[in-house]
Order: sequence, then structure tokens, then C-alpha cells
Amino acid sequence: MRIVSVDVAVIGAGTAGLAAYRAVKAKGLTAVIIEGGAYGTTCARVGCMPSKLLIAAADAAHEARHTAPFGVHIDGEVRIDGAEVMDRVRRERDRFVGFVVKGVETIPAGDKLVGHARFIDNTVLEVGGHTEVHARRVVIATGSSPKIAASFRELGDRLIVNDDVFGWHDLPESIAVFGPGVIGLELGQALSRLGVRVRLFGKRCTVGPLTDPAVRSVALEAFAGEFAFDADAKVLDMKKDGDQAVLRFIDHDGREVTERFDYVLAATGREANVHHLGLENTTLELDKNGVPVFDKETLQCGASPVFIAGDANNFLPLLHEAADEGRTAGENAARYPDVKPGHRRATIAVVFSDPQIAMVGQRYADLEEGRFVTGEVSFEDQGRSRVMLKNKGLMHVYADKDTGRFLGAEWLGPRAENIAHTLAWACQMRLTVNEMLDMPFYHPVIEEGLRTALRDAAAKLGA
Ligand SMILES: Cc1cc2nc3c(=O)[nH]c(=O)nc-3n(C[C@H](O)[C@H](O)[C@H](O)COP(=O)(O)OP(=O)(O)OC[C@H]3O[C@@H](n4cnc5c(N)ncnc54)[C@H](O)[C@@H]3O)c2cc1C
Ligand SMILES: NC(=O)c1ccc[n+]([C@@H]2O[C@H](COP(=O)([O-])OP(=O)(O)OC[C@H]3O[C@@H](n4cnc5c(N)ncnc54)[C@H](O)[C@@H]3O)[C@@H](O)[C@H]2O)c1
Repeated sequence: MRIVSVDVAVIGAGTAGLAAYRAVKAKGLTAVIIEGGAYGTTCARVGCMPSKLLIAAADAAHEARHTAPFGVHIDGEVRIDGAEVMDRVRRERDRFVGFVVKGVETIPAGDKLVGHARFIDNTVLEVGGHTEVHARRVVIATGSSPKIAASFRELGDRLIVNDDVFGWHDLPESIAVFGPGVIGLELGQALSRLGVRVRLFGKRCTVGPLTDPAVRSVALEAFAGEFAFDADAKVLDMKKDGDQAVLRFIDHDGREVTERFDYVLAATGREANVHHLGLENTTLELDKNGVPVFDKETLQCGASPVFIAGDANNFLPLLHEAADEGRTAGENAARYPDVKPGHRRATIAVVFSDPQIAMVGQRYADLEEGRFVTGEVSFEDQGRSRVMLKNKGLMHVYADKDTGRFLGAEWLGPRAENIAHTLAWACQMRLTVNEMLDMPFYHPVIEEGLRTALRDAAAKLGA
């Protein structure tokens, strides 16, 4: 067994791990970055980027099919070539992965270790059965994986996860998607728009990350109006039969239905990759999910020299958060024991469905009852949205009853990815609703809808 001694060992060469490694090196310390899988990151390889590529193709198909209300007619069929769709997804995905891999190639060979890492104690790691790393500090940046209930295993090779979709060379005829969270909603709607027969099965009427019941019910109606979507499914049985999956379930009308699908996509949530890390060999305290208990500002696990960043800590599993947390964890690993809080931005999340879903600042579910007002706008009659025939959705903005400060928002509506940034910046700047209303609003734009919601909040504040 080879022995390597370094200041900091980083486990995982994803977005968080690479940021941590670079932060340590910038402080002039020695470091190794250990990767057990393929280089390229989850985001570029099987996450953000290939999913958005698939959605872009789906949007093109959808727009082409919906020109008639404008008096614009495409005479003839809108033809989707599944092989071409997947070819572009994989080609462009490989390009994005290539950029990441190029970056990894600039890391000196002596700083890279290939193999799965396991803790022997708090600061000694065994890597791939060939190397023992003695580090003064460790950063865990091992990402997350799909969480799949045992009942799905009956489906054998008909059961797939997001990673499998992006390896396809053609589109299937049909797919059952379990989990109307972020992944299930994005992929389910995209596949449906690309002509795949989709049925989306949910649990307890959740949709995306929404917690505001009114916004959620508008979202449920919008998506269920487009493709088969049972938000509170009662599945009786699922099994593999030849090269298909057979599902028996109770439909909306209470009837028992048996339906066959080419695949079942499990998008039922993700769990941190911490279970094969040998954490039982450390002194770290673990939470109920087996994740080390850590400080959300410094990312330090207890008082130990171990830090945890990105999806591995199960806190804010988003790309920009993984990059920020990686840097904080790396800087604090370098400074240990003199750790300090890293930069936390206002929270922002976008689901690239159509209409898009966005959440900024405090979630409705986390607001204190009686301490806030809700401003509302429906996009049904919002000028610009109606002009473009994108007039679906509902926005709720929340403001502090005493100070008038903007606290957060949840909504479903057109171009939410852009408005989310305006609102996240206002949130981080701790603006009041009146200060936001003092800002310019052009005409005619979707942001005028936001102004309506803010005016509604201002009226309720009595401001
Ligand atoms: C389908 C999908 C779509 C997404 N879309 C978006 C989006 O649009 N916007 C957004 O903000 N976020 C999105 N996300 C989330 C985003 O991709 C993740 O939050 C982010 O990639 C996490 O980065 P990370 O560095 O924590 O993990 P990763 O990039 O997964 O890196 C972890 C690395 O650790 C390695 N590893 C694990 N265990 C070990 C071990 N024991 N030893 C050595 N190496 C190990 C893994 O092989 C992996 O390379 C999406 C995710 C998915 C799945
Ligand atoms: N646009 C983006 O930013 C983006 C896109 C994709 C993923 N992500 C990240 O990845 C994370 C994981 O996404 P995800 O969609 O896997 O998880 P999720 O937690 O968002 O959704 C899981 C969904 O599965 C449902 N569910 C669980 N068990 C079920 C069952 N047996 N039957 C039916 N439904 C079931 C849950 O009720 C929930 O709605 C997200 O939280 C997000 O942070 C972000």
C-alpha cells in the first residue's frame, strides 16, 4: 500500500470537490483530490446540462405544435426524430463534460488519486485498495445518488434513473415516471412533449419543490392538463414482463387500470453518497440519514478537521451552492482550526418545466404564521404573458408584516428563471416591498406581473 501525506484530502472531483481543491491550493497548501468514478461532474454528465438539452428539444417541438392561435400554420406534421434528438443531447453533453475534463487535466498528476475513498479514522483514508492517504484535514464532496425504494427492484432492467436517459440513442415509446419533484417534472414533461407516452405518478400531491398550497394547486392543474399525471397515485403492483414494465394502479376515477411501459424512471429523490465512506470508523456524529452533522456556515463537521460540501451534505443540492460550499470547505480546511463562515447567498431555485417554477428566499412552509402578508398575481390576464400565450401561473410574494421587508416568493409562470434573479437580488439586499416598487418596470413585460403582486402586498401591509 502506497502512503501519501498531504495537508488536505478532498473526496470527490465534482463541482464541490474541484472548488475545494482549488481553494486549498490557492492558500499554498498540499492537496489530493480523489475520484472513484468518471471525471466530468454530475451537473455536466447526467444532471443540469443534459436535462436542459432534452428540455430545449421538447420546447422546440411544443412551440412548433402551438402556432395556430397566432394564425400561423405549419401545414404538415411536426416530426420528431428521436435518434437525432438524443444525438444532439449526447453530443452537446459530451462537449460540456469535455470542458470539465480539460480543467481536471490541468491538475498535477501527483495531486490526483483514482479510486473510492474510505475513512480508516478521521484523517486517514484508504483509496481503491492501493493507497493510504494521511491528511491533516479532509473535505467530503461525494455528491448524491437516486434514492430508490426496494419495491422498484422487481422491475429489473426496465427500471432506470436520470443517468440512463442521457445514454439513450433513441426515444422510447412509453415511460412511467415516479416522483413529480424537480427531476421527474422536468424529464417527464420533456419526454411527453417529444412524443413519448408518459404517466407521472406522485405522492401526497406534491409538485416540484413548491410548499405554498395555492401555487401548488395551480401547478398541479397546469401539468395534469398536459400529460397523464396522478399526484397521489395508488399503485397496486409493478413487475417486469419481457421487455416491458406492467403497472397496475387505481386511476383518477377510482378504476383499476393495467398499463404497460417501456421503462419506469425512478425520480423519487436523491440521497447523499455517504454510506460507503466508512464513517463508522470516524468520531463524527451522524444525523438520521447517516450524514455527518455539520455547521451550515463553516461546513465543519463538529469540531473535527473534516468538512462536507455540495450534495453530500444534503442541505441545498444545487449546482451554484455546491460551487460556493466547495470553496468555503476548502478555505476552512486550509485555515483549520481558525474556521470562519463562508458566503451564503439568498436562496434561489428554478425548475425548468413549462410554465417554470421558481422559489426565492424563505419558503412559504418556513414562514411564521401571522407575521407576513402575501401579495398575489395570476398570469392569466397579465399583459405580456397573454400577448405571448404564456399566460399560465400564479405568483405569491411574501413580506414581513412589521417591517415591509420582502421575505421570499413561490410561483409558477413564464420566464420565472429571469424574474427569480431579480427577486433573489432584492432578497439578498434586504429590500422592502416599497423599495422594490420604487425600481423601474418597463412596459409591456412579464415583470409588470411581479409589480402587481408587490402592489398587492403593499396594500395588505397598509403601506
Ligand atoms: C437530472 C439532474 C438535473 C439537475 N439540474 C440542475 C439544475 O438545472 N440546476 C442546478 O442548480 N442543479 C441541478 N442539479 C443538481 C446538481 O447537479 C448538483 O447539485 C451538483 O452537481 C452537485 O455537485 P457535487 O459536487 O456535490 O456532486 P458531484 O458532481 O456528483 O460530485 C461528486 C463526486 O464524488 C465522487 N465520489 C463519490 N463517492 C466517492 C468516494 N467514496 N471516493 C471517491 N470519489 C467519490 C463521484 O464519483 C462524483 O464524481 C441536477 C441534478 C440532476 C441529477
Ligand atoms: N432545475 C434544477 O435546479 C434541478 C433539476 C433537477 C434536480 N435538481 C436537484 O436535485 C434534487 C433531487 O431531485 P429529485 O426530483 O430526485 O427529488 P425531489 O425531492 O425534488 O422529488 C422527489 C419526488 O418524489 C416523490 N416520491 C417519493 N417517493 C415516491 C413514490 N414512491 N411514488 C411517487 N412519488 C414519490 C416525492 O413526493 C417528491 O415529489 C432536487 O432537490 C434539486 O435540488 C435541481
